[in-house]
Amino acid sequence: MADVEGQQGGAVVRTEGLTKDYGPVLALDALDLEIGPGVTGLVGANGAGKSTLLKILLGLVPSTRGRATVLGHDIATEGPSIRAAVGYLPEHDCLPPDVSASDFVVHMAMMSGLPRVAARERAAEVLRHVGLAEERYRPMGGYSTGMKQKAKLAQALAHDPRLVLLDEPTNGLDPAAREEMLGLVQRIGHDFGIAVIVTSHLLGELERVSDHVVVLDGGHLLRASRTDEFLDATGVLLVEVHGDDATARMARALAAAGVASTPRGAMLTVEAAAATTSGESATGPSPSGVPEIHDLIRDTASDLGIGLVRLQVDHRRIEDVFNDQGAVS
Ligand SMILES: Nc1ncnc2c1ncn2[C@@H]1O[C@H](COP(=O)(O)OP(=O)(O)OP(=O)(O)O)[C@@H](O)[C@H]1O
Repeated sequence: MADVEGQQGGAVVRTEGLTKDYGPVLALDALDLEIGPGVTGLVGANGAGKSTLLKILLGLVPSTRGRATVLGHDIATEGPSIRAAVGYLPEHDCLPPDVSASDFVVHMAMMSGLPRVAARERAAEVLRHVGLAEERYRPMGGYSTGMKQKAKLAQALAHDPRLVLLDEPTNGLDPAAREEMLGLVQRIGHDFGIAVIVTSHLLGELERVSDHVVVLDGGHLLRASRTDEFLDATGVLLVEVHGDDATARMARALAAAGVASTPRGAMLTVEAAAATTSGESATGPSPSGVPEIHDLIRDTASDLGIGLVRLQVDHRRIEDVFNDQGAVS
């Protein structure tokens, strides 16, 4: 990944004023975006422009205005270089029903320039990675939706890409198959070191597997940030203590230490943001400043001799962005 990270200060994808209209329909509206390595969730309701963006990045659809680079290559002039380095899982069914997954992935690997023997080895490897080792010689027409999505994923990985664009890989999957696919997405990004851009119209689905989230709405960028910044943005900590009158005693002690708390059921919520720094270095699992308030709460409970059952960030959901205009960037 060093070569990807070294490119353009870490940008895997960069767009400037990227615009697409299909006649009267404005699918992308002057989109300025920068996506880095790791797993990026591209979320938005149906029609937000996610598929259009991926197709433009691959050179499958021309943009109307603006520019973009993928892995440092200009989409206007370097389409073949981009497609050589990028794998793509399209949204819609694209699998020939009479062909086995093995033959299909071998074919796709050879199309990308691998000799037959290397293509066979590579196909067996990626089909094993996605969990299709046993079924790989069966015609894909008889596959379940989950197996078809895995075959589409395998062909996206066939030529050892540095970036994969996955368009709604969980579409139509039952909960178990969805979990499996999300696990694969995470492995591709984190274990294989391949940059991943993955779309979903289910706004909260990618929270767990993505390092970054980009939210599109009606062709506009609604928000782009690290997933943990997104989820920690409430700046609220949940505190649960155990013991006689423990919650009230804890609230009084925190107030004496200058920290306001509010009862929520049997718990207290503490406005961590007010007691923390700006959050500008939110590089760890918690936003900047949160560890200090954690320590204060822990020490207060210890001084009072009461048990601290829970101390955790109250996560917001990606969906909240759509209801919270204050979060729009
Ligand atoms: N070939 C096309 N011709 C005309 N309009 C199109 C075309 N493709 C997409 N659109 C329109 O452009 C807008 C963005 O569509 P796009 O498919 O990029 O959204 P999306 O976020 O991927 O949603 P979905 O998940 O439903 O595909 C929508 O209003 C869609 O109807």
